[in-house]
Amino acid sequence: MSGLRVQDVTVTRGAGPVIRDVAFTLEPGRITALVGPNGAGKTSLLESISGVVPAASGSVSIDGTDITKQSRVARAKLGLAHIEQGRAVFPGLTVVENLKLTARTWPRVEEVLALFPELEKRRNSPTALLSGGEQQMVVLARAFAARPRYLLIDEMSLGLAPVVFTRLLPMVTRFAEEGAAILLVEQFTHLALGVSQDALVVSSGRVTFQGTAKELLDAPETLHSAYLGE
Ligand SMILES: Nc1ncnc2c1ncn2[C@@H]1O[C@H](COP(=O)(O)OP(=O)(O)OP(=O)(O)O)[C@@H](O)[C@H]1O
Repeated sequence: MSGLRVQDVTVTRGAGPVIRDVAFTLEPGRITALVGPNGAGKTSLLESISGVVPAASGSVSIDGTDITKQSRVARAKLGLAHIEQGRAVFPGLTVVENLKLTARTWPRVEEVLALFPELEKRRNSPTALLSGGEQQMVVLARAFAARPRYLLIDEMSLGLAPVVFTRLLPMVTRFAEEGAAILLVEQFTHLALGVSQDALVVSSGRVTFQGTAKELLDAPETLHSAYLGE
């Protein structure tokens, strides 16, 4: 029973629910794009899966194990990682030192560096000296180094030019090909859908579309309302 399963999850923040009865499954080797207008609840949904905020009701399970009440650390031990919005590097540490923080073994550091040739070249530079795009690569590489089986990525492109972000996407694809299940929240919706197999649209906390990424790309009206939250 492999997969990360979200069942009827509701998340309450401030005045009321910001996620309502959301259900879907992430499967190994597949990327799911999570799309929706600002304030739809995308970040809150990711946070409830990784344990940053509790679910008010519903459940989340990893490979059949209920993790709804488990700590973030326990969830991480089961193979879940969450790249949070605006997540930063440790600027005083070199690229290699940043990766060693999450990699369990030395060979894993080298394997991940092989995926990121730009970082390999700067391996002994303090990350503070890297460009914004390269620093975001370090954030991504650090998550890969832990070898998570389930990876939640929130707005990896924040502060990056689309052209820089476009270079990060093949690395996400490659990681999925290694068997990870990925949930991708991204402001550049078309780029995200282009690398995803599955798509989920949320609006005002509810799922309004669930299907393949291709189905969503081929339905301009649904995609348009996904942006506007109609
Ligand atoms: N810490 C918080 N306390 C109270 N309300 C919050 C908190 N964080 C988010 N919210 C509210 O929850 C709702 C969903 O916000 P969330 O950030 O999850 O949406 P989002 O789809 O990720 O938005 P964006 O695309 O703008 O990042 C919004 O109405 C927001 O104001």
